[in-house]
Amino acid sequence: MSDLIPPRLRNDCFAMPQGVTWVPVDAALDRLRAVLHPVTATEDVAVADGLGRVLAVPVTAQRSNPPLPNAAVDGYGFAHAATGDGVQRLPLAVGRSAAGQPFDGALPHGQALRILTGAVLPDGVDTVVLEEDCATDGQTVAFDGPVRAGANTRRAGEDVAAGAQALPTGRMLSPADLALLTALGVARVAVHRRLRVAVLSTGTELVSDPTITAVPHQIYDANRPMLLALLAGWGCEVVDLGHAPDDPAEIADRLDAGALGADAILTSGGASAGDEDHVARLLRDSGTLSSWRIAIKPGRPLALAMWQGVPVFGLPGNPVAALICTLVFARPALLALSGAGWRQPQGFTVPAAFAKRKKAGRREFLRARLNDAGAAEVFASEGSGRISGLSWATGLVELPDAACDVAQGNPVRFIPYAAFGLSFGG
Ligand SMILES: Nc1nc2c(c(=O)[nH]1)N[C@H]1C(S)=C(S)[C@@H](COP(=O)(O)OP(=O)(O)OC[C@H]3O[C@@H](n4cnc5c(N)ncnc54)[C@H](O)[C@@H]3O)O[C@H]1N2
Ligand code: MOO
Repeated sequence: MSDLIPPRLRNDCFAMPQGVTWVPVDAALDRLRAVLHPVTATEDVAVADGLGRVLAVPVTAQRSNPPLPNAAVDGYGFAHAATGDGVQRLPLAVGRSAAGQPFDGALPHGQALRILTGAVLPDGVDTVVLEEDCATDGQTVAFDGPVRAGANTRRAGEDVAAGAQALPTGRMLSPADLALLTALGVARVAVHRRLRVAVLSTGTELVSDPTITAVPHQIYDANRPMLLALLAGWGCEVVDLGHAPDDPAEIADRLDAGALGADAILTSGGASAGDEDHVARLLRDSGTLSSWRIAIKPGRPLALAMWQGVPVFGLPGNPVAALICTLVFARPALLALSGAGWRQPQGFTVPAAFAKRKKAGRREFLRARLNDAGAAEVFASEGSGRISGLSWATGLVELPDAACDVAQGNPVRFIPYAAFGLSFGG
């Protein structure tokens, strides 16, 4: 039946406006992915300054973690072979082994040594018994046998051995990675240089300075602080291109400036088809527009293009669409440019705490948060100008391109903001 419907009218079956080609989200993502290459410049940074930086070469452990066998608890150490079943009573050697203050020499067979957590096991000690499980008079130590050979000890290199690969190329360093590299004796790492991303707001109605009183027909530029903060949080160097009125020459000038100094440009507004929607027209006429009408809600007039070889994300002006399109399209693209590799956010399946019927043909992202029962609630309105819903939400529910009829309790995919690298909110 559908083969009998002319392609132009098939959109109708998807309840999408006719007369344009609607690019499915996955196709637009594939197009983006195909044209993006990581920035090649690298630099050397101290590990302590490496948070969020992307490794340009794999890192090898310079020493083992732990470097020597050591005690995992405070207690008494001895040779396991000198112990057996039943109550064990071992003479206590003079001295002790503490972290940073190793015991000098080897422990005679059959004796026990006071040993503290993190202390190196001297020769003659391969097993440690917890101090709470011992009785001592200062001369001998008594405990119940049998004790497992090697109990309460850590083997040299049991975590990572010297010479092993600690982290691969493309790894975006986390606080835990800084701990790992430092423990492994790595002081400096080669990383990709930070991405420079420019942000431009367009729209004659916008007032960019919040200290200026806006007249009633004006609105404050809400997108620019949001996008600049988001990018800074992702570890990008931000280039603030300010705000341009709906004037194609001025917008083109700003895009030129952005292309000179940035690896990618995010614009908002003017992406649709109205008389004053110059961004989409400029990108089509003077840039290389790869996708414009995308089968997504919100954000269908998203323009993905190149301007003088620099990728441009022509985001819709509505703040909700601007943010969601940045998370869905710009985030994986910027990761690819940064050297971290193309990555999609990790969502998980939760029961819906809402009901919704959705037609086929476009992907929908709903502002959502989890309730105490772990089910996804969605914001009361889907209006794309309802910024309060972005603040209210702690993530997005992603509904597939196909038609779906979500009832309370049905499984839906929830993507927490954190999976998009947003570290605040909620
Ligand atoms: N004939 C059509 N009209 C519209 C379509 C369409 O497909 N055909 N799509 C609608 C959808 S969906 C969206 S989203 C908007 C997006 O259009 P634009 O990208 O051209 O955005 P503008 O018209 O410039 O602005 C939309 C809206 O957002 C406000 N805005 C813009 N910039 C900011 C900012 N920096 N901070 C806060 N708010 C901003 C602007 O004032 C408008 O209210 O188009 C629909 N129309
Ligand atoms: O889809 Mo628009 O992007 O509603 O806001």
